[in-house]
Amino acid sequence: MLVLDRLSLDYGGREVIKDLSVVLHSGQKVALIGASGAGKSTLLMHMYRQLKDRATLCAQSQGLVDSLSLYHNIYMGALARHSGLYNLANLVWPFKTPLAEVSALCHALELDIPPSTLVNRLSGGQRQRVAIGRALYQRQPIFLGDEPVSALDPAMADRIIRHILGSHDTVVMVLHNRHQALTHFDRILGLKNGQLVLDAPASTLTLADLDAFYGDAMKDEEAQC
Ligand SMILES: Nc1ncnc2c1ncn2[C@@H]1O[C@H](COP(=O)(O)OP(=O)(O)OP(=O)(O)O)[C@@H](O)[C@H]1O
Repeated sequence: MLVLDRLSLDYGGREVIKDLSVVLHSGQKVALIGASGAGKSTLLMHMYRQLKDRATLCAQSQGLVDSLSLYHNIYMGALARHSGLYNLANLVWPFKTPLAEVSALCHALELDIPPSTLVNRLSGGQRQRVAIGRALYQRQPIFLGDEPVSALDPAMADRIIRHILGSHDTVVMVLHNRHQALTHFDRILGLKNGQLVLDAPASTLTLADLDAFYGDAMKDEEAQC
């Protein structure tokens, strides 16, 4: 599905992904872990650029429009499926079908609040689920998520991750929560200072392995400061 061969990425000449090779296969559910600044978002954005036609991206920045409702923010995921005229009319007076679809999506994401609620009235966790809803409503086979459930309580995060995994053929998700990575994903990639230092089936790893991975990564990070 995606082959990265000795990939290097930089910002203004500063290399943040270094000589990274990885093959991602269709159908895989991949957790991408690593200390803050390791290069996870940079790598995920690169994957998105390569897979754009088939992938949806749920970025950390969310990009919600505060002056619009929950309904309209989620509906944005469908903009490319409809004509400009349809989208404009729906902005003014929501159509029945998308309203029902978005309501069902909200229910699945435990956003049981009126679809007309402005997103600037929502909590951090609710906003994250609106961003996830918009990504889901794109109905792409590949979901790329950058810490999409970081603001949710652990039990809800588990349910939402399950929903995302169940709605997509292939998932790559940046996570800091080791338990979530081990429980829900079948492959774990670990980045350290822009290099891929861990690539293993989740079934072969333990919480202690991931603790050790993060411990080493933190030590390296502190040494660089
Ligand atoms: N737009 C940018 N311009 C310059 N440097 C950047 C930019 N975005 C990220 N970086 C730098 O690139 C490195 C990797 O950043 P990146 O956001 O990919 O890390 P990350 O692993 O996703 O971190 P976090 O877990 O904190 O989100 C960091 O040192 C960061 O400061």
